[in-house]
Order: sequence, then structure tokens, then C-alpha cells
Amino acid sequence: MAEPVALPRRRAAAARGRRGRSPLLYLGYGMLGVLVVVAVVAPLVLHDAATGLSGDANSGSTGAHPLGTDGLGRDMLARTLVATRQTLIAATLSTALAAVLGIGLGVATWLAPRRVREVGLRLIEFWVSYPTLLVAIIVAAVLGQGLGPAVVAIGIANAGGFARLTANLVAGLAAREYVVTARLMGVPPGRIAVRHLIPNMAEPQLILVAQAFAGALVELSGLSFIGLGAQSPAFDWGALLNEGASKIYTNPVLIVGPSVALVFASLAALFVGDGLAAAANPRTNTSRSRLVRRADAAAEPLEADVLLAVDHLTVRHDASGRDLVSDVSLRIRRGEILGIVGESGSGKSVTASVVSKLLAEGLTATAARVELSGADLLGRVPGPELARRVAMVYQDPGTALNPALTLGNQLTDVLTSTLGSSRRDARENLVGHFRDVLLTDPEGRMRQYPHQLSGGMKQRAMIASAMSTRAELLVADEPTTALDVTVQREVLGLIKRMNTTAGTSVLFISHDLGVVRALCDRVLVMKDGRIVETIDDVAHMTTEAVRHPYTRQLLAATPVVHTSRPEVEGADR
Ligand SMILES: Nc1ncnc2c1ncn2[C@@H]1O[C@H](COP(=O)(O)OP(=O)(O)OP(=O)(O)O)[C@@H](O)[C@H]1O
Repeated sequence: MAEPVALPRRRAAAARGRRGRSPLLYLGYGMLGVLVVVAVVAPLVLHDAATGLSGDANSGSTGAHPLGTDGLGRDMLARTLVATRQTLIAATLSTALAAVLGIGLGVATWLAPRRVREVGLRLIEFWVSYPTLLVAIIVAAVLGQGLGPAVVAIGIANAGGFARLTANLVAGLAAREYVVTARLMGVPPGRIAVRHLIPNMAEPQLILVAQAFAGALVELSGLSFIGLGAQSPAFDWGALLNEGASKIYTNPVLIVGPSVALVFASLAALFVGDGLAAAANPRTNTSRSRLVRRADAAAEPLEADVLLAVDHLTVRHDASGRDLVSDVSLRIRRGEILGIVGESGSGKSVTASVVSKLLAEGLTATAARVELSGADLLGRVPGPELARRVAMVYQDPGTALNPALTLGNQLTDVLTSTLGSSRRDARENLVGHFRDVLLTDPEGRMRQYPHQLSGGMKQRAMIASAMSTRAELLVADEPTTALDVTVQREVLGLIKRMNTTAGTSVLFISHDLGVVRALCDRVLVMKDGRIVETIDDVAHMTTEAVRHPYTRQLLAATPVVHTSRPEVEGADR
């Protein structure tokens, strides 16, 4: 697929912002807003009630003191509200310290020479193997009593979690091609960290920040509880909890205020953290994809041998309102190979994604009909039925295969879990098709991981998997683009063979008119989301024979492929 459409920056940001906000995020913002208002206002208006002594000591819940009073007659509700500022500032500072220290250490560990990195990783593991509160108590005991030392102690204790998460994430990101390329091009490590590593960790780090904040609230309370945190006359929720807990049997209402405040603030942090993390991921912050039947356009009559019928398909990008595909209608007959060619971004993959029911989030497809062998693809199609009808082969077999599973494990999955084959039958079926696609040592390949195969082998394995489901339609989205010329010919030969021996119809997407000419029965030419020409006589496609100027340009730009159709058929050796 091509790059997503570019929106004007402010509009895109606004649209992204709106989509990314879940109801829980709004709730979290509301709760956080309440806390901030209380933190600002309460010390100004309730200071006297919270600190002034009254004769009404150790009172239970009364009209004047709904949450009772402490041993000096101070109102616990006022004290809880006033303590909000102190507690939130302390939790925020310790979380910020933990995040900066931990992320910095995690990245620095990756930047360090190999031996130092190994030692650093072991130290981080040692650090996180102890409970955070225990580490905080040890550090606070060393630093001394008071809220300041408690903040630093909790920051240091929580930094281990950030360091470990960062080191783990960096290990995965460092192998990505854009990072490797930046390193090869001599981009300094610090710049790689800032531009390529840290932004790509935003989602899990935001969740950890929220957890660390909620944890810091509890840990601060814990330190105050054992006398290491806020020291009298200063008080935070932990100190209040400490006071209340000592009288829990005689006056239990005293712990209600600080306990409710702690739970409220923790939930606010978690809601905001989770919501922001979801919004930070451009892949998950979009609206769901939708397939809608058009009422304003009629479906065309269908001939008996039609396998796939698409009538008046339009695909819109919800956020920009831009049509990516406009009024596309097409037919694929049983046993036919239909090619779609067009420049990059012309809408080929988006059209194919509707047929395979893999429309991306944030897109809405409307059509008068999308029907495959009688099944209405605009409605709900059960997984097994879809698997029996459509198989996919993608441009990059490397990303289509799960690197953590052997080929046998992952490619038999659809046969066993969706199509109901026994594990043994599924393996035999797949091994047979591995043989058909000329993978050497098919049984051995079943035990191999994707990285142990070449690009061409992976694509052949994907075609074998497509063959194994005996789907009626193969959607092949630029299946040869990532392969060298020899392997391209083999893969084209395999697709042709699947078509001739099993009668599978094919929707074949390509940039390359030469390849399409060698393989397809008919060709649609797309430009700017529309079909601009249909070529029925593919074998005699010449600049004189085609009508549309764009098709002529495409043909003129296509190198002559000295490959006759029978040769391609035989290219599978
Ligand atoms: N998920 C998406 N969200 C927003 N826009 C998208 C999305 N997917 C594709 N587009 C846009 O839709 C248009 C058509 O994209 P499509 O991937 O179908 O092009 P294509 O013809 O397959 O190109 P290529 O040959 O480069 O793969 C492009 O403008 C692209 O930016």
C-alpha cells in the first residue's frame, strides 16, 4: 500500500485527537481536572480547617465533620482535600524522575559497548527483581526522612521498570531497517535515540508512566505510613492514612478520606495513561473500518460464470473525507486472472482490501454490491467461509509471516482452527503443496522459522498456504515486487499453475504492465482511484490498441518483456 493521504497538519491533528479519545480518556481527564482544582483551591480556602485545632477531637462522622476529626480535633475531610496538592506534586515529581532516569539508562545501555551493555542489562534485571516499595524504603532510609527524600527514593525505585522496558523495546527497534540504515549513514547514536527510538516507544511508555504514577501514590503513602515520608506538620494522603489506621478499630471513618482520594487519583492516572497511549499510536487511533451498501446505485445484472462482482465501489478516508477509490465496478469470472495496474497510490490495494475484507481502519467502503460466489461481502461472512473463498499473497512475504513461529505451526493454523482439518491432515496437505511449489526438503521447511528462508522461498510458502485452503479467489497484491527477476518468474509460474490446475481465479495487482501482460486474461487500468480503461485483449496490448492516454504512457514506460505466456507457465520448473 502507498503512503496514507496527507492531511493539512492542523486538521489532521484535530481529527487524530478526536478519534484517539476514548470515553475512559474523557473520564480520566474529568477526574484529573477535579483533582487539579482541589489541589489549587483547597489549600487556599480550607487551610485553617485542616490545621486549626478544635475541642472536638477524635470525633466520628458528624454533620460538622463528615469524615471525623483527628486526635487534635482537625477536620479529616479538609485535611484530605488540602493534602491533595502535596500528594500530587510528590507523585508527579517522582514519576517524572523515574521516567527520565529509567528511559535515559535504558537508551544509554543500548548505546554502550557490548560488554558494558551486558553488565548494564544484568544490573537492571537485579534492580527490578526487588519489589519497588522495598527498594524505595532502602533508598529513603539512606536519604533520610521527609517528603523530598521520599520522592527521590520512589523515583529511583520506579526507574528500574522504565529502564528494563526501554532496554527491551530498544533491542527490538535497533534491528529495524530505518535504525540500521541511520546507523550505517553515520547518524550519531544520541540523535537516533531521540528521532527513531523514543518516539516509537510512546505507547508502552505512556502506560508505564500512568502505572508508575498510580504506584507512586501508594508508595508515598507507604513511606509516610512507616514514618519515612511527609513529616509533621506537613501531611500527605499517606500521613493521613497512617493517622487513621492507628485508630481503625475505634474510629474507622478516619481512613475513608485518604483511601478514597488514593483510589480516585490512581484511577484517573490509569484512565488518562491508557487513553493517551491508544491515541499516541497512529495505527489504533482511527475509527473502525465500515462496509456500507449503497442505496443510490443499482447492482448490474450478473452473468452465470461470474465469481466476483463489485458494483459502484467507493472508499472514503473518514478523517479527510477524500475518496481513495471512486465508483469502481469489476467482474472476475471463474478461472480468470484479472490484473489491476496503475501508478502508486491509484487505489489498487485499497480495492483489493475490500474484496478480501481487510479494509484498513479509518476507511469507509460503500458499494451497490461486493459479491463473491454468491456470498455478500458487504455483510458479515464467517471466518471459515471467507477462508474457503479468498486467499491472499502479499507483496512482502517477510511481514506476512510471524517470525516467532515455525512455518508448520503458523501455516497449518488456518487449516486446523478455521477449516477444521486434523493437525495431521493439515501438515500432509501443506507438505504436499510445499512440494508443488518446489520447496526443497518440505518436511524440514515445516520446522523452520521465516528468517531461515530466502524471500523467494517465503513467497512460495505463502503460495503453498494459499493453495492448501483451495480458495476460489487468490488476491495477489504485488506478489513479485520484492523478488529478483528469476524468482519473479517462478512465482508468476506458480500462480498461473494454481489457476490452471485448481481453477483458482486471481485478482493480480501490479505496477508492471509487462508482468500483467504475461499472466493476466484481462486488465483494468486505475488512475486516481478510478478505472480508466479495461483491456480485454491482453496479448495484443500495444500503444496503438489502447484508448486512454495514461495507459499509453504506462505501456510506453514498460520495458519489453521477452517472455511469452507459455514460458511463464513453465517457469515453475
Ligand atoms: N489506511 C489508509 N488510511 C488513509 N489513506 C490510505 C490508507 N491506505 C491507503 N490510503 C491512501 O489511498 C490511496 C490509494 O492507496 P493504495 O494503497 O490503494 O495505492 P496502490 O495503487 O496500491 O499503490 P502502490 O502500488 O504504491 O501500493 C493512496 O492515496 C493512499 O495514500
